[in-house]
Amino acid sequence: MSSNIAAPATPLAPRDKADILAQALPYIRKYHGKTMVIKYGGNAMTDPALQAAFAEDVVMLKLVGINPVVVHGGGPQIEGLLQRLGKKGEFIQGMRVTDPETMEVVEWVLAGEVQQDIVGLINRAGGKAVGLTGRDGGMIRARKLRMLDQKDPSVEHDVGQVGDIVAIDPSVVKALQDDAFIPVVSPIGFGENNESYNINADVVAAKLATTLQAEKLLMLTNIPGVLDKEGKLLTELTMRRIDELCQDGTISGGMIPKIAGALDAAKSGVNAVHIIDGRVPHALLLEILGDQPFGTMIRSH
Ligand SMILES: Nc1ncnc2c1ncn2[C@@H]1O[C@H](COP(=O)(O)OP(=O)(O)O)[C@@H](O)[C@H]1O
Ligand SMILES: CC(=O)N[C@@H](CCC(=O)OP(=O)(O)O)C(=O)O
Repeated sequence: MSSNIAAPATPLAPRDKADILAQALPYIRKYHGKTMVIKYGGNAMTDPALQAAFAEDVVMLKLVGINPVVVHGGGPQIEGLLQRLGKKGEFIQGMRVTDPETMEVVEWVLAGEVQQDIVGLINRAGGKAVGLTGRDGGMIRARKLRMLDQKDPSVEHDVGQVGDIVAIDPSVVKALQDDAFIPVVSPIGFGENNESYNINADVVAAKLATTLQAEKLLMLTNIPGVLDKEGKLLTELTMRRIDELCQDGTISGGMIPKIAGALDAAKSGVNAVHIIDGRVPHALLLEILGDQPFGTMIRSH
């Protein structure tokens, strides 16, 4: 869609630039020193101009004293490589069924490719990004996920090496933050026997935001937010409404782990949780500096 492509910014007159910066001051003051966890979804990272705008936003946040932590996805990118290898991806309730061969592909694509692309983009925009997986610093301990059917909990699905987070040790992220680095985390965990686990990136972002007691969790995706049955954007969601939307099937697929993670984070003390459209140029700054509702805000009750 052409409207989603970042257009080159029109140069502003110095007075307008000064006005804009002055108007940003209250927000910068409010969020200075606070942590923001940003989930960068695989579907939102397809256009190079948008990727560059995303990286600029992240660097801007860091330079004004906010601590961004990026957790990235890469579902479509994993799917692309699986297809080239002649394998077909299968999802159950938003989770990729992960056999040992798929796990190798997941690690290769996420840690080897997507993470390093994002690190490169942020560095090119003037930041100092460091890529990590959940293995680094013993950050994400996991075990095999026992997935119960959403509608009939007496049915259990075997999704292979999909991880359920046991514990997050945020010390490596904190050390990097204190040293002016921007952590970029791939959603891969390790188990008791050093086995790897594929964890949905939304789940990692939500848990990390909770552990760090982040001020905000921003989930960038490829849709304006959570939509109702008629396709209308829901600007605010409560726990009860989320339950209803999941039960009647309005929320499905990749939105299931996203909304579940968002709700968990909101209930566990993350001040503001938003699902926003990553296809809009500078979506991050729009949400953080904007007065208008943007995307869907998840409430804790
Ligand atoms: N009620 C809903 N509102 C919005 N999106 C929904 C809803 N139910 C299912 N979805 C799907 O969830 C997708 C977002 O999840 P996902 O594809 O995993 O994105 P990401 O890669 O950003 O994590 C949307 O593109 C949409 O197809
Ligand atoms: C268990 C599980 O489903 N893991 C995801 C990890 C990547 C991810 O979450 O990517 P997005 O954020 O782009 O969807 C997967 O294999 O696709």
